[in-house]
Amino acid sequence: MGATDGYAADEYDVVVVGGGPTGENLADRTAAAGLRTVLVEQQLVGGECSYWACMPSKALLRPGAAAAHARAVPGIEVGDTLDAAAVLARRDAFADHWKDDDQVAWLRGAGIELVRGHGRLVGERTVRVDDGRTLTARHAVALCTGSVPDLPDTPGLADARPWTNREATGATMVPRRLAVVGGGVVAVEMAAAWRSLGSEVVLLVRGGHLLGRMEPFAGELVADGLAAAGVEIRRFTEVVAAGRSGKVRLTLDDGDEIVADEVLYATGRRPQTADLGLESVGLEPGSWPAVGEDCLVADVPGGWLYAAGDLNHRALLTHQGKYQARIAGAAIAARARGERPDTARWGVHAASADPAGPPQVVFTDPEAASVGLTLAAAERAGLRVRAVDQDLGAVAGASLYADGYTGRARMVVDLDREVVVGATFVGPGIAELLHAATVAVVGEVPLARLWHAVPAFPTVSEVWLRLLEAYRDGR
Ligand SMILES: Cc1cc2nc3c(=O)[nH]c(=O)nc-3n(C[C@H](O)[C@H](O)[C@H](O)COP(=O)(O)OP(=O)(O)OC[C@H]3O[C@@H](n4cnc5c(N)ncnc54)[C@H](O)[C@@H]3O)c2cc1C
Ligand SMILES: NC(=O)c1ccc[n+]([C@@H]2O[C@H](COP(=O)([O-])OP(=O)(O)OC[C@H]3O[C@@H](n4cnc5c(N)ncnc54)[C@H](O)[C@@H]3O)[C@@H](O)[C@H]2O)c1
Repeated sequence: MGATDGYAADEYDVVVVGGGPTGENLADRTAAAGLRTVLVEQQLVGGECSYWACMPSKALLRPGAAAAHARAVPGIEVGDTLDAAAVLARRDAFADHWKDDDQVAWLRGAGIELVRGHGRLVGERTVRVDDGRTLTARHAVALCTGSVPDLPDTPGLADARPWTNREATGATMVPRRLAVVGGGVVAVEMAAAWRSLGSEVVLLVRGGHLLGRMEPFAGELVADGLAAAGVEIRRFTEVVAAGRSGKVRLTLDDGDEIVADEVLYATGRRPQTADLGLESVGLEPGSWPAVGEDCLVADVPGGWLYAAGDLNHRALLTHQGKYQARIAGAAIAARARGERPDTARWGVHAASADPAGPPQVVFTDPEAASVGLTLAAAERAGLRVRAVDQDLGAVAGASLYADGYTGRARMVVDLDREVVVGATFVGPGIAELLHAATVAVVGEVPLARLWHAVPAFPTVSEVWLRLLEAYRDGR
């Protein structure tokens, strides 16, 4: 590339490394602010979310949930099995057939230059790409390289050729028997999806609970749903050895052996920073870079290095990565203009919604959704709180939604300020309830005013009224 408008060749205002949802959005914000921006991506623009995580996993989950909800309403004939080929074909479409042409066209339209290759920091404001180019940034380098699966060092695991999220979201055949190791979000979602497509699924959980970051009742109701769908759940179980001789063989700590066609390891994530040149700026390779509220890396002086998205470990969620991208992009633009960013809590350059508790939906049947703090987290934070619980199935909208509707809602109230600091809903089709709770938590809406937010009758949202009544009546 030749020099343009006073820039040397390969000189930009902002260099973004990693083109997942976070990197794309950050680049969009800096380009929109008039900063010359280049994005370095080693694989597909759109990142894990578009091709091997959010989108294909939700495409795999939706048909099973839709069928289950239809079965719960008398008068609708729904067969016992899904058309797996049709579900997988729809999944392929949602993953854009693993091609990023549309996203590349979008980048071009947003005025962002794309460099394909693996980028590494080689010093201050400098990124070398493995195609030989050295990109320099006048203002900022933003690392948005995401996370990769974190597998344990179980003997024989490599020989077992375990699935990670990539195979679990991209498989082209339905395994007859699937073992899933883990008790987090990927484990429960993928267990639900493949069970709905006909696999026999056994879920191997190290501890006693599923979905450990949510209220305990969320994990219990999701476990009930999985068990009702036919998933075998084995708790307090560790895999101590693995291997494959045709089939996968897993030895458990109680001596039992599990034989399966495939095994999915859903045991968490580690940062994609092992080969990112962090050592060139004094950071530890393979670490999660610590950042401030504007995603500026704390331990690198000069105010030029940012880390956003999964990589900074604040919240491993696409929407929070995109939020951080908007915040960091605005902070970069402010510093480039010589302004001091506003990083006070809820300031325009502070990702305050991360520590407040990000919204999250687990797309199992029942769904589990939460925002803000759990009761335990609020107590740990030193707040004087009260939890108010309600049976979701008792709301008219829920009983219309499905016969035998089972669900639960919890609101955690800060008693000193009389605001909601956390909310959790578990039940069929509750995902869309969550944003109202997010507005209440982030807006710190006083309960006295929430009384005037009247939920329409007969919707599942009427649970808000029940929660407020129960709080008022001390129940
Ligand atoms: C199975 C599964 C389902 C999920 N479902 C949801 C969901 O429903 N909702 C939700 O909010 N979140 C979900 N998540 C989490 C979500 O996928 C991540 O939070 C999100 O992808 C993070 O975005 P990111 O841009 O930070 O990183 P990534 O999406 O990981 O993107 C990072 C990009 O950087 C590139 N890269 C890495 N290193 C380099 C380098 N050195 N040079 C150049 N490029 C590089 C990678 O190729 C990649 O394209 C799910 C995760 C999994 C595993
Ligand atoms: N719908 C969504 O929003 C969605 C869906 C999928 C993933 N995600 C995000 O992706 C991230 C990764 O998800 P995840 O489920 O991989 O991680 P996680 O951290 O949510 O869960 C990991 C699970 O694996 C268990 N585990 C860890 N090491 C183990 C071992 N050696 N043996 C057995 N069990 C072990 C943990 O106890 C935990 O239950 C999460 O932070 C999540 O927020 C979000």
